[in-house]
Amino acid sequence: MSEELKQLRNQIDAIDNELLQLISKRAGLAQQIGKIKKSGIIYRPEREAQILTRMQEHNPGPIGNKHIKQLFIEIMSVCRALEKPMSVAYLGPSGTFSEDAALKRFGSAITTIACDSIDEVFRAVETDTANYGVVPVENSTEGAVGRTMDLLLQTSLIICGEIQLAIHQFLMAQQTELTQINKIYTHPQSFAQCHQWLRINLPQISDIAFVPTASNADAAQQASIDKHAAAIASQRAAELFGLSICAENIEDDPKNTTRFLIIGKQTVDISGKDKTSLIMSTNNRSGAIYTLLKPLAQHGVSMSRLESRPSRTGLWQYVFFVDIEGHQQNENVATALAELRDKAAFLKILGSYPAT
Ligand SMILES: O=C(O)C(=O)C[C@]1(C(=O)O)C=C[C@@H](O)C=C1
Repeated sequence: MSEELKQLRNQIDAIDNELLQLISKRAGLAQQIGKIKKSGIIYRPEREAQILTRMQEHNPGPIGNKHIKQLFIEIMSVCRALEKPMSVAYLGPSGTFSEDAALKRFGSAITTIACDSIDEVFRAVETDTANYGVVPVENSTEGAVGRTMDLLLQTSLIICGEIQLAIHQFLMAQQTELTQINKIYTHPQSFAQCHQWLRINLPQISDIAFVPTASNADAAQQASIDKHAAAIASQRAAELFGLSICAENIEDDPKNTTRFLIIGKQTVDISGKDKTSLIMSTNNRSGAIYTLLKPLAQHGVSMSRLESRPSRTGLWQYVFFVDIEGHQQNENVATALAELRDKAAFLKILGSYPAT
């Protein structure tokens, strides 16, 4: 070993020793905080968002902000777990993008609970089987997830956060020779997202059988027991089912993103960069939707999303899902919401939470 390498490694060893002391000290402080939290609610999304923003703003480099964020999410995840273990329900099975989203936000020191349906995720949180739930709400190419929106209308749960996950699709199999593939297991939505790539890169496409599956993870699981088959799924699913990656990022739209919501029972304090989600409806008079949007405009509240959905209580009756910038505790948002409450036939505030 060269003298230079030895010296550099000695410096890394010294820094690791310091880091270990500092991380342990941080964990001890979190434990103390855990003891004084009388409510028993450990997870504080607004505080975590503030820490992550600060770390990225003060990041001296050379590590990129994406990785600094990941490192601190993991540190907070273990600190949180020391205060109190936490469970998160998601749309399973293991290896789905929903699980990726849960781990991306909460880090790895959580217990994940795989559910068979979005309904079951809501139920798990409502019945305290899980502390929080992660559900998909919209995809940049496929649009809104109707079932999540319908359940938000009925539930007493609160939105505590949002997670944006870039959806990267991988082609995986037991072997990496593309010409050997005669069957591809895939969720129909993933198939639609990779259609162009498959047509260009698989000359034998007309001889390939495409087998629809219930989830991406299911596709990977099936391919793991079928020698000449491949699957379209996430990188994590390939790792989980021991498959080799034949091609990466095969989605036709590289910006393809899914937005997930975190649902729970707690209200979230102001983080400084927040969003509030509402559901409202109006009677069917002309200009009625304008009446609803006017208080927002008058008080300088920006709207980031407006989506309509049948109310299921009457034919051609709609409810509107609205996301606005700001927290319910911000003065202009509070005033606009008070006025809205007077004007709307129905208004439900789903929660204020840190915007990502
Ligand atoms: O500040 C707190 O309330 C903590 O419990 C500490 C901590 C952290 O590790 O920084 C951990 C969990 C919370 O979600 C927020 C932050």
